[in-house]
Amino acid sequence: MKITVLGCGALGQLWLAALCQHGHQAQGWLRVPQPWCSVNLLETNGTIFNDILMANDPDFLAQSDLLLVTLKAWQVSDAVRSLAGSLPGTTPILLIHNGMGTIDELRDVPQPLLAGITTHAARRDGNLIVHAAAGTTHIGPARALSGDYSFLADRLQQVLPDVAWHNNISAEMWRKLAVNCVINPLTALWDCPNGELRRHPQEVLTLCQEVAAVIEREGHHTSAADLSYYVGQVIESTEENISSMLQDVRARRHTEIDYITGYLLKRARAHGVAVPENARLFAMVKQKENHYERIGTGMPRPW
Ligand SMILES: NC(=O)C1=CN([C@@H]2O[C@H](COP(=O)(O)OP(=O)(O)OC[C@H]3O[C@@H](n4cnc5c(N)ncnc54)[C@H](OP(=O)(O)O)[C@@H]3O)[C@@H](O)[C@H]2O)C=CC1
Ligand SMILES: CC(C)(CO)C(=O)C(=O)O
Repeated sequence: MKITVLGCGALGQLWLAALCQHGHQAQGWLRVPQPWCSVNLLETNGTIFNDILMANDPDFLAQSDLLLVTLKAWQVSDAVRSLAGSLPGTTPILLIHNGMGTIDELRDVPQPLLAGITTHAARRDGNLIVHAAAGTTHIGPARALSGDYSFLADRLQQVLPDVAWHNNISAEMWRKLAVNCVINPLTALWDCPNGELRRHPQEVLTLCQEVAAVIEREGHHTSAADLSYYVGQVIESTEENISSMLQDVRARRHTEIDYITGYLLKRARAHGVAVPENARLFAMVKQKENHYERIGTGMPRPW
């Protein structure tokens, strides 16, 4: 297949390396106008993939069989919109990111839109991307599609296993959103690894109760007990992780809070469900983020 990967950071390079190693033609798409992108990946088994790939080629884009989007949630809609006009109308676009809300933002994009979430873990270490843990990528239709795109899960399974197809990906996305609503803001505010949250079961349960109420109103069966059990498992299995939000806060980068807790608050408001603890965490993370973004841009502080 011919695949353009939009966003050549940690996940993007992981996919680019795997696609090349499995005989696919792949190019990267970068924010900067540059005809090449370097891929430097340390695999989980210690092997290194190191190559320079083609990037930003509009002809390749126009012939692509898939646009794989591995951007942060807040980067997705502008970037996808700017490429959609040059992509064939039948080429599927697969969005893999944390958080929700981008599908609503891209409702007028004509291509078949697929959503994905992943439990692979990759992080940047200088110029190297370290594939820290293998995982599963769940993909499915982001909205009603005219064709059947489940063959993509089979193709991608050969490239970077595991890949699972879900006719109803929304249930999986909400479960992942629940995990991110709990772990990401708490670790970002308390400046701690994920495992530290084991010591705060009541806070985890309170957040899960609120998230479960919203998920139920979205039409998916769940409960606070189920969610807090699931979140507890993720806390255990990622105990030494520094969550992506804490990494962003430490590096003074824009976080994905608007698409994680922010999306939950939006849906809670639409259903008339109160989510005070999530609202409190949202306000605190935004305050932190605004603080360093104001300093970064030299804007005056609010006081
Ligand atoms: N890494 C992981 O292990 C996991 C990540 N995720 C999620 O996947 C998503 C991607 O994460 P990750 O790969 O870590 O993020 P990164 O920040 O490493 O990668 C995003 C890349 O996109 C680039 N970029 C930004 N804007 C544009 C644009 N307009 N056009 C082209 N490229 C652009 C960035 O470049 P620059 O930095 O120069 O702006 C960066 O290289 C996030 O939602 C994350 O939460 C989910 C599970 C695991
Ligand atoms: C699952 C979790 C919380 C792992 O750290 C994650 O998705 C993140 O850090 O964004």
